Amino acid sequence: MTGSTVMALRVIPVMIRFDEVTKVYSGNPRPALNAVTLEILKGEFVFLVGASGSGKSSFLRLVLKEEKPSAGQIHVLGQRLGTLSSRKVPYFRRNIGVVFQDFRLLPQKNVFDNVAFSLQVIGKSKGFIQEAVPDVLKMVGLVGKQQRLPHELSGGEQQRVAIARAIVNKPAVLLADEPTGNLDPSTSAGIMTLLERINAGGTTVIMATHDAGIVDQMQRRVIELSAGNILRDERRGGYQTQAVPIQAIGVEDLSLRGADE
Ligand SMILES: Nc1ncnc2c1ncn2[C@@H]1O[C@H](COP(=O)(O)OP(=O)(O)OP(=O)(O)O)[C@@H](O)[C@H]1O
Repeated sequence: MTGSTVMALRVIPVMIRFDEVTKVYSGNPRPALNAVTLEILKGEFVFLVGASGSGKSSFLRLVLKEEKPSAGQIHVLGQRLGTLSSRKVPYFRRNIGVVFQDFRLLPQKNVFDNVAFSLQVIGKSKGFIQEAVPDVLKMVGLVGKQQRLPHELSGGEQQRVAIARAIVNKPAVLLADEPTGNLDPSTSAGIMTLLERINAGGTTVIMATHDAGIVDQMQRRVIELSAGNILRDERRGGYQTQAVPIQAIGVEDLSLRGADE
């Protein structure tokens, strides 16, 4: 077998697989996700787009096993989540970093301790923490700010701390739920450069966003959800969503659409 044949046969591992996944919340008859089937491969950078209420956060929560699907199977990092006992969920989550729009830092802890805390809770040694935290703070561009409290930082710097905390344990997957939602365009661009760098290091990144400019500029895989359905899944796409916010569609509108189709 030649070297090129070996290259051709190399299979990229699947990090996340949804098979016909439906999520219905109690008290809400409309599915947040409706028979969604997809695969996300190691090293991909994926934008999840769609109108408010289309199911983006539900997708991310299902990946983390914060929610259970009402039907269908979810595999993350080779594990079938349906058979993962609740005892094993904290270990499973060590492989997944998460970043939110509102940063969610511990307000009384400084930058170093915010990042160190996530390693302390999983039992890492003091020596490991003393090395790993400065390394990751350097990576995210926060050298010299270790002693600051969150309120002494700009929004962009707070998000860098949150990203440092999410990646310090070198997760295979990074989930980001509107990470630039509270930031101005130039600060957002800096955060995206950082997320690209993390992705280039091999981490699979999945980012829910309403930021059309970022999606258009990066031209990465785009999965568009509409009322819990996959409307579009493009290898290299832009934002270009035509979706109407769910709240803006009245019952009459829905029945009219049904009649037209
Ligand atoms: N805990 C819950 N209980 C009941 N319904 C919920 C719950 N969480 C979400 N939903 C509903 O599920 C649907 C999808 O919500 P989801 O938060 O996943 O959308 P989203 O695309 O992330 O929206 P946004 O862009 O506003 O964050 C919506 O109709 C929402 O009202």
